[in-house]
Amino acid sequence: MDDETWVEEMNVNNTIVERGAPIISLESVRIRLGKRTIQENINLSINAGEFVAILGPNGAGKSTLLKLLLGLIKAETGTVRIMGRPPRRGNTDIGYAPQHRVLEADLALRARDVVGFGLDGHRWGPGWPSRKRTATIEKALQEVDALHFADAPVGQLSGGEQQRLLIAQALLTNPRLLLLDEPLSNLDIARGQEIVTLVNNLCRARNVAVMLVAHDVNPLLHVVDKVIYVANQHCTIGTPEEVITSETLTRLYGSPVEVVRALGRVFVVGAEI
Ligand SMILES: Nc1ncnc2c1ncn2[C@@H]1O[C@H](COP(=O)(O)OP(=O)(O)OP(=O)(O)O)[C@@H](O)[C@H]1O
Repeated sequence: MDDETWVEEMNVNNTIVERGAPIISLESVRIRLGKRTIQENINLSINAGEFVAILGPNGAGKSTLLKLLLGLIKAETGTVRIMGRPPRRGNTDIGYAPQHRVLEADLALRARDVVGFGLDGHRWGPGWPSRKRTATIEKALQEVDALHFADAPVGQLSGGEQQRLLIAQALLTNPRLLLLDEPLSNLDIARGQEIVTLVNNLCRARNVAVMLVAHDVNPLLHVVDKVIYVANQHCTIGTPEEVITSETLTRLYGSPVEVVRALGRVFVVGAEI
């Protein structure tokens, strides 16, 4: 079954979005939490099918940006649009995989049941015909190459396998925007690279816009279209070549930053990254 047929048969989100169509736009956005200004004057747009990494030091506001899009916090000023509409909780156009803590080893739930939790709370939840529910979960498991461990207790799965389940969960409503909060943390280089390849394939095949929070751009350099760099209450967006330069990052941090490219890798020196 191809994707379009599946979407129609399953009656999940079936908006067809053209490649390059605008998915999110933020104009002059300020975010305050409590008495603190987290971000000032955010201006950015992301289109269908774009793969975007969100980078920056601890506490800079990367997860906060995702929470804004999820409707969990509000902008103090400015305009936020997701497919032309303001953010709202429970938006099925968005698939979200939160920051992942490794699950308890004795957690006996099966992997496919954990993925199924992603349908609960939506109109495709417990009341949905079980054949459709099972097929939707099966399709998501297959897309993240998790069918072979779908019946294993989740607590016994590796960090990379558990991460695949979170991504499967995020795919269930056929989202147009996929928000992944640090899916590479706690993974070794090889497992991290597998997740990057998986996400890149999903992004291209589904024409879904992806925003992936990471601490190191290097595993992502060869696949991302753009990076958003968040620091010092500001952020900047562009291609990695535009953003990850000494000049741009020095301006963003407001203090000297040196970007060194060596051995096919990028090193940001002089900033707390
Ligand atoms: N309710 C709140 N009131 C005040 N400040 C808050 C609140 N919630 C979060 N913050 C602060 O907002 C800042 C941004 O947090 P956020 O989690 O977005 O950072 P991050 O860039 O994702 O960090 P990390 O890389 O460590 O996950 C942090 O300094 C945090 O302490």
